[in-house]
Amino acid sequence: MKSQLAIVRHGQSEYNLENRFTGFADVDLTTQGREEAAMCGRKLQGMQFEACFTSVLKRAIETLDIILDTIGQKQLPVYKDAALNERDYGDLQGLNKAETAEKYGAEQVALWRRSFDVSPPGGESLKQTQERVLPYYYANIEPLLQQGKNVLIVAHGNSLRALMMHLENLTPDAISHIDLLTGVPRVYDFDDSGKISYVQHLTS
Ligand SMILES: O=C(O)[C@H](O)COP(=O)(O)O
Repeated sequence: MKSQLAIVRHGQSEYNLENRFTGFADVDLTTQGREEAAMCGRKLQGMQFEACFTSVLKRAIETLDIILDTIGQKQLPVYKDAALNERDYGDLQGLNKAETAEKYGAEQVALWRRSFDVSPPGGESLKQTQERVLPYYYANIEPLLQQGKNVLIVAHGNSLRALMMHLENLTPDAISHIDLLTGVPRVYDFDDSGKISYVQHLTS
């Protein structure tokens, strides 16, 4: 059965605006972040979803709520799970990214942010994030897509990059060069055999 999956990184958060590591820190969206969520809804206008998934962090939950309100589908079932949380940035959470690079070196910070299997101090590597994201996806989301149901996931930069590695068969090196913009939907079309036939990044 054909189906579509839309994935969206939450709108700009307060820590995104202040260039701070966020991770599990449960911060609010900014006004711009709420506007990005509404813009995302307008881009998804016309898609009919059967189920939505998000993390237990309010920046993602509120982004999803604004999207559903914008597309008039607030009646949909929403499943919240910590498996979709942003990667845990551990001891870096709340620290300014530029100041952290000055203190530990740009190379070390780049490794903590974009390597696959190096964990930030006290936090999760992308690999560890993937080890909770993919089992959740296989158990709860992939079956719906195989039944021909359209699904919307609103989560975080790294939990979605972990999922993208699977969906787009990306290597650790390839994913290290990919960032997800806040509030910009990426839509996957699945064909009757469950293979991805088309990917579109609705930037404009
Ligand atoms: O958790 C955060 O700091 C951001 O949402 C993602 O951060 P990163 O792009 O530095 O991994």
